[in-house]
Formats: sequence, C-alpha cells, structure tokens
Amino acid sequence: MCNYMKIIQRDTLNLEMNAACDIKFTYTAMHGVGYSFMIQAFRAANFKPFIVVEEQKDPDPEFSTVKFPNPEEGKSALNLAIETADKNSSTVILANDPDADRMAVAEKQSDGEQGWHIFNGNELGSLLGWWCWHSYRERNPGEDLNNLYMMSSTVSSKLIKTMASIEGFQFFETLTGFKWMGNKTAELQKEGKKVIFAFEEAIGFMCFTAVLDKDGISAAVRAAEMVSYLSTKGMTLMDKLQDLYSTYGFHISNNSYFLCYEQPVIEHIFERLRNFSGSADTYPTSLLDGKYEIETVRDLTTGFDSSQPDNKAVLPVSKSNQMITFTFKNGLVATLRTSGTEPKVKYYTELCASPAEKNVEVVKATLEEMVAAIVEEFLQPEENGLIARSN
Ligand SMILES: O=P(O)(O)O[C@H]1O[C@H](CO)[C@@H](O)[C@H]1O
Repeated sequence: MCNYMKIIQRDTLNLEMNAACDIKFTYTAMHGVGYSFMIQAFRAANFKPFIVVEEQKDPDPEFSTVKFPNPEEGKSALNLAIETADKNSSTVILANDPDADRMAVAEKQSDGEQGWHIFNGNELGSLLGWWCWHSYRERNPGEDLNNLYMMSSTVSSKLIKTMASIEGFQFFETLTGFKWMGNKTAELQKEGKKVIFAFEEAIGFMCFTAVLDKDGISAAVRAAEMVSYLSTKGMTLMDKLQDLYSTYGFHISNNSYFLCYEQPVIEHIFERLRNFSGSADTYPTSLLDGKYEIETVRDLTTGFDSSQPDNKAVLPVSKSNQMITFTFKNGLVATLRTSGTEPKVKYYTELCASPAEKNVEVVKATLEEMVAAIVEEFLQPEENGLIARSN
C-alpha cells in the first residue's frame, strides 16, 4: 500500500464498522482521474467496493456524457450517477471533479417524492467538519483544544466557526483558494498545532492532513465513513445536517454568480458601492430602504474594514481583485467578488440564525428576500448587462 493510502487507512476511525456497512455507494470520476485511486482508498478504509458510473470512469477529454463536467454546477452533472444509483438501489453518490481534487455528495431522501438531495459545499463542509471533529475526539479524548484548528475560506459557511466557539477548538479564516489554507496549515503545524479540517464552499475539502490541499479522494472516503457511522445510529446525512442546525443554529447560504466580460462594468459596480453617498468609503448602509441594516463593511480591494478599531482589514488586501463583504445586523453576511479564474461576478450569502430559531422557512424567506435585494440594489444586473447563470 502506498503512503497516501496508508494515511487514508490511519485516519479511518473504525475499519470493522466500514466492513459491515451495508449502504451502497455509487461513484463517478466525471471522466477524470479519480477512479483507480478511489478503488484503492475504499479498500484501504475497509469498505466493500462501490458501484461505478461505467460511462464516466475513465479519462475522456471530451467529457462526452455531461454538459459541464463540474459537480458544483448543479444537478445535470450528476444525472448519470443518479440513474446508475437508482438502477442499483444505491442511496449515496460520491462524485469527484475530473482532477479529483473536489468532491460532491448526493443522498436519496427517504421520502421518495423529495428524490435526491445534492449537498452544496457549505452543507458538506459542515458535515465533514463535524465528522473530523467527532473522529478526532474519539481518538484523542481530553486533548487540549487550544492547539486544535479548523479553517475555511472567508466566503464559506460559518457553521464550523460557530461549532468552534461552542466546542472550544480554534477556527481560522483565510482568503478564497486552498493555497491560503494549505499554507496556513503548514505554518500552524510548524508551531506544533494540529489542523483537522479545512474547506471552501466550492466543494473543496482537506480532511485531516494526508494532503495540505483540497483532496477529493480522502474527502470521499471520509464522507463514506461518516455515512457508515451515521447508519449505525439510524441516521442519514440529512438527519445529521438537521441535527447540526439544531445544535448550532441554521446556517443557510445562497451563492451564485453573473457572467460579465467587461472589466469597466465590473469596476463601475464596485466603485459605485465604495462611493454610495458620493464620497469615498461611503458604502450602502441598508437594504430595502432601511429594512435590513448593515453593521459593518469590509473591502479587501482597498483594505477598509469598519469592524476593526483602526478601519484596516486583517486579511490580505489585493487591489487587482474586487471583494466587498457586508455584515448585516440580522446575521446575514454577504460577499461580492470577482472570480480569479473566470469572467464572473460572484455573490456569497449566509444567514446564521440562533439555535433558538426553529423554523427554517423563516430563515429561508428572509435570506431569499435579502439576496434578491442585494442583487437588484448592489449588482444592478439589468443596468449593467450582467448575464445570468444558466442552469
Ligand atoms: O472564484 P475563483 O477565484 O474562480 O475561485 C474558484 O476556484 C477555486 C476552485 O476550486 C475555488 O477557490 C473557487 O472559489
């Protein structure tokens, strides 16, 4: 067994439990490189072989069976995996992107009418973060939590931050992109600290430290192990997610983007927000005519951060990337930024509710209303000719 697979095995909490697991997993490599590694990794963690999506198991530069070979782009990328799973009475799908550094999970819901739930990156980050915390604690009970870290990018869900504040371990936030989290992990390790999990909403996960980067193979094995564990408790992934919400409060996100190929238009959008009342650093102060008030603004293009005593942002500033975060009084955090890799203006929003709020529909309705207003008032898609995401 190669060293990487030995680490996968070492990080496995319970080999006997996995051997006894009777949940059927379906796996797709999305026409990429993951298949042979997943076979080995499943074996290393003592799982029975998974069902593979035959048409997508080998590298194919044409990605012949999918419109976008990116499990992050929504349901259509998983159509064939869902068909395969249904044919084989399999209830959990594990999917890598073609270079197998990211991972998606779908679960068949027990209420047949609900069909398959494809977990978004924030939901998976919350679940995998919990699993890494749970398995680490099982193996290291009573260990000093001052040296134990999880991290996520600043545009990802804050559920593991809430978890850290309640459970007592440490949380660190970085800029978008795994280089920040990988480097921070290496830095913390040099100081003798332990990092057990890092993630970003773009379905990138570092479960323990087999690789100091996002890694779709180890993440898929850890997800399977979490499913295996939960099944011994009569629970599904969805049940566990609801359980996390009831402990830590609903953390509901809504992320999307517009395409924009005109650099001056992008600059106009962000400059308008920076000069909202006609002079510099006068950002919007509310949404919907004062209905939702903004508490603080952080602009990582200029370095302004009204939440800091000296108004200076803590995270690194880059003049060549547009990125503004608005924190609202009701707990919504919204970031607008330009992608570093594609012609997109992205928005990331999350409403973190208190555990006392038990009605998710209330949270969802508020989030929906606020996101619609952020898009209309801040991005102004019609005036700016932004191209809506197609799905
Ligand atoms: O938004 P851009 O800069 O394109 O970055 C994207 O590229 C990375 C892909 O995993 C993630 O960090 C994602 O957010």
